[in-house]
Amino acid sequence: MSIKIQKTFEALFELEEIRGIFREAVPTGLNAEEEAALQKKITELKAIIADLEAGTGTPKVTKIAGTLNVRSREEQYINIHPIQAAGRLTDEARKALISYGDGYSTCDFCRKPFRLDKITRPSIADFHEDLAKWLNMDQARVVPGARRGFQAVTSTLVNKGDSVIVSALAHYTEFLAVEGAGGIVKEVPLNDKNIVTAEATADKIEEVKTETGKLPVLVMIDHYDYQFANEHEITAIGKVAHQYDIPFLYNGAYTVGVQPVDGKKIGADFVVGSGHKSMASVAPSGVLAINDDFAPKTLRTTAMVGDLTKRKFGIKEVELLGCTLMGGTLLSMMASFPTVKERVLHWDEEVKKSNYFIDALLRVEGSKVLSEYPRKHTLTKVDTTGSYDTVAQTHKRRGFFFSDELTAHGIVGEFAGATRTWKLNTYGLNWNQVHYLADAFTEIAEKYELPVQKEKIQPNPV
Ligand SMILES: Cc1ncc(COP(=O)(O)O)c(C=O)c1O
Repeated sequence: MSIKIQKTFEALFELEEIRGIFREAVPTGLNAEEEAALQKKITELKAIIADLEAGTGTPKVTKIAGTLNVRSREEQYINIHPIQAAGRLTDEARKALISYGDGYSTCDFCRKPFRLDKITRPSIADFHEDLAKWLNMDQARVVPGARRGFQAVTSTLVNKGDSVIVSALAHYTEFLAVEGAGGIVKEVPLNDKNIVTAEATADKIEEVKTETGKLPVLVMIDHYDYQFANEHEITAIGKVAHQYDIPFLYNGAYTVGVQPVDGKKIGADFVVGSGHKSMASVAPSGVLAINDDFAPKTLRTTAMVGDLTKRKFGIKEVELLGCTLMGGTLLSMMASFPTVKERVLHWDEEVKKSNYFIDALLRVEGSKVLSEYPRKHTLTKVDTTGSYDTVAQTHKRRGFFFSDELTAHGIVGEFAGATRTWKLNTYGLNWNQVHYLADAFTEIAEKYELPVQKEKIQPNPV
C-alpha cells in the first residue's frame, strides 16, 4: 500500500488539485513565502508517508491515507453520491470498456446459433451460466438496465387491464413497465416504519381480488427501496405471492452485486439487478434471472416469418429483442464480475461502516436519520434541517454553505443546495475514508458551533 499511496500522492500533488484536499490549501500563483509554506507541507507529508510505511500512522495520517487511497475520478474526493457508489467501475471494467467500446465488438466470433448468450469468445456463454448460478436461478440474461428486465417480465405476463402489485416505494420504472404492458399498478401501503410487510401484501391481493374479480398477475417488490433503502419483507412476500399462485419478481437493484442474493431461497420467479447501480458496470446494464417455470415463456424465441421473403430469425428471444448488450457494457460487467462476486461476501463490513458514519452524524444535535436504523444498507436518507441547515438560515451562501464546506473537506456527491432531507451512500469507502468522513461532518458542526454529543445517541423516531 505504501508505494501505491506515495506514487498516488506524488502524482496528485503535481496535479495541483491536491491542495484542495487540505483545509490549509495554498492558492495557485504562489509567492516566495507561499512556496516556502508549500515546501514545508511537502516535507510534513513525506514524513507522514514514511510513518505510513513504518505502520505508525497517526489519526492525521489515517485521514490523508483515506483521502488518497481512492482512484481515478474519486482520486481527489470522497464521493458519497447516493446512486453512483456500487456502480463505479473496477480497473478491469475500465480496460474492458476501452477494448470493447465499439458497438457489436462482442460479435466478432458470433457463430450459429447467432445469439449473444451463446457466444464463446469472449466467454459470454459461460458468463450467463455463472450469473444464473451465482443468483441461484435457472437462466440469466443481460439487459440494458433493471428497467428492461421489468419490461421483459411485464410484457410477458401482463395483459390489458391486469393488476400488478408493487410497493408504495416502488421505483418509477416499475410503474412504466406495467403501464407499457397495459396493466394497472396496485401499491402495497407501508407500515409505520416505512416497511412493506407480507401481511399488507396479502391484504392488497385480497383487495384487488374483491375489487376486480381477478387476482393480480404479478407481485414485484424491491428488496431495498430507492427512497430510504429500508429492507422489506421480501422472502415472506414471495411466500404470500406463491400461496396465491402469483409470480414474484424480486427487484435487486440495490442488492445484486453488493450483497449475496439467493433467488431460490427468496422464492423469486424473477431476479432483476442493475449493472450500473450495483455491479460495477457501464450503463445501461443489468441482469434478468428467471426460474425454469417462467423461462420458456419469458425467453420464448421468435416464430415470425417474413410474409414476402419467408425469412425466419432463428432463436432470437422476442422479449429481449434478440441480442442486448453488445459491447463495452457487457464486457465491463464480465470484467468486474470476479470482484463483484468477492465483494458481496463483505456486505456486513459495508453496513458497519454505514452505521459508523450515521452514528457520527446523529451526534450532531438536530440531525435525524429517516431510513430505518440501525442501518442495514449503505444508502441512507438523512434529515439535517435541524442541524446543518440551521446555519444556512443566516449564512450568506444560504443552503450552499454546507456543500462548500464538504467540498473544502474533499467530500462530494451531495446535491449542492439540496441538503435538508437528502441521501448519501458510503458503499466502497474504506475505513480510513469513513473515519475521515465522520470527522469532517463533526468538524463542520463544531466550526458553526452546532452542539455535538460525545456519546452515541439514539435517533429521533421517524
Ligand atoms: C429500486 C430501483 N429499481 C430499479 C431502478 C432502475 O434501474 P436501472 O437504471 O438499472 O434501470 C432503480 C434506479 O434508480 C431503482 O432505484
